[in-house]
Amino acid sequence: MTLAARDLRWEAGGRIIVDGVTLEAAPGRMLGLVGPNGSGKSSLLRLLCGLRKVRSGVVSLGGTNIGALSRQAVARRLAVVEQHAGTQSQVTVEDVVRLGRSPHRSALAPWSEVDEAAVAGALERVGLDARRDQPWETLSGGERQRAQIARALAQEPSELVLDEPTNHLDVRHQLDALTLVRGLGVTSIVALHDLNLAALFCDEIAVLAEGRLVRSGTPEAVLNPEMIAEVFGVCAEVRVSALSGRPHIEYRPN
Ligand SMILES: Nc1ncnc2c1ncn2[C@@H]1O[C@H](COP(=O)(O)OP(=O)(O)OP(=O)(O)O)[C@@H](O)[C@H]1O
Repeated sequence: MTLAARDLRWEAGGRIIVDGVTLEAAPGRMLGLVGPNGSGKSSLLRLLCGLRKVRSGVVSLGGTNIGALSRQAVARRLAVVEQHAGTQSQVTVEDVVRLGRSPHRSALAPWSEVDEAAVAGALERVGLDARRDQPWETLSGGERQRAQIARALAQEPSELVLDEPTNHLDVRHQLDALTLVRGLGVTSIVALHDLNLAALFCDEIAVLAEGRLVRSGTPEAVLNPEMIAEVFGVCAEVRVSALSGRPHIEYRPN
């Protein structure tokens, strides 16, 4: 067991936002989280990372209740790429990626070759090695997204949670980012809006609607016209792609 949730509930603004969700990310696999706007994906991911306290239910990381682990213990194995990650101004790309090393370093430890190699490797993997000295505020939206992914990679996590990591990315970088995450062989939970990307990359897909888990299973089992009509209110056809062998969805405009 790596990252798992049992009967999670969370309320905000007098409303139940996450309503009795139970799910488990299989070791080394990619679990996609899909659902309409406002269905609770980001809220659920924040609970899974220990960034929010659950109202009831349990999140466990490596078999231990995440609430019983220190922030550093969590960060040594779990990295998060949030949807709107803010950062201080007047920092460079490299400064942001170096933050990924924090959980592995004690307060007085000097910056080591291992730290340097992790940062350099992460920057290279997202194609930002030539931009390491560029000021953060001058980056494009897509470059910021890739820098945040590099920060998470520098953390060398065994579990990775990403909230809409393809947001702002062009099609090539969308494919590159998800190929990269898949290729890491770590356990990942990824919120995605694009069902075709979820079909291409995810081993399993969990579908949220109004805070509830309404379907879960392989892309083939979950991504069908009935689910898309029921959950997203959209008429769709699903075929097996001749290019990828994965389900491919075509939508009919309402
Ligand atoms: N702190 C909060 N206080 C009040 N309501 C909140 C709070 N956080 C989230 N919500 C509400 O919870 C619902 C779920 O939000 P969440 O961001 O988790 O959805 P989402 O599925 O990630 O949406 P999107 O696809 O639009 O990013 C929304 O209706 C949102 O307004």
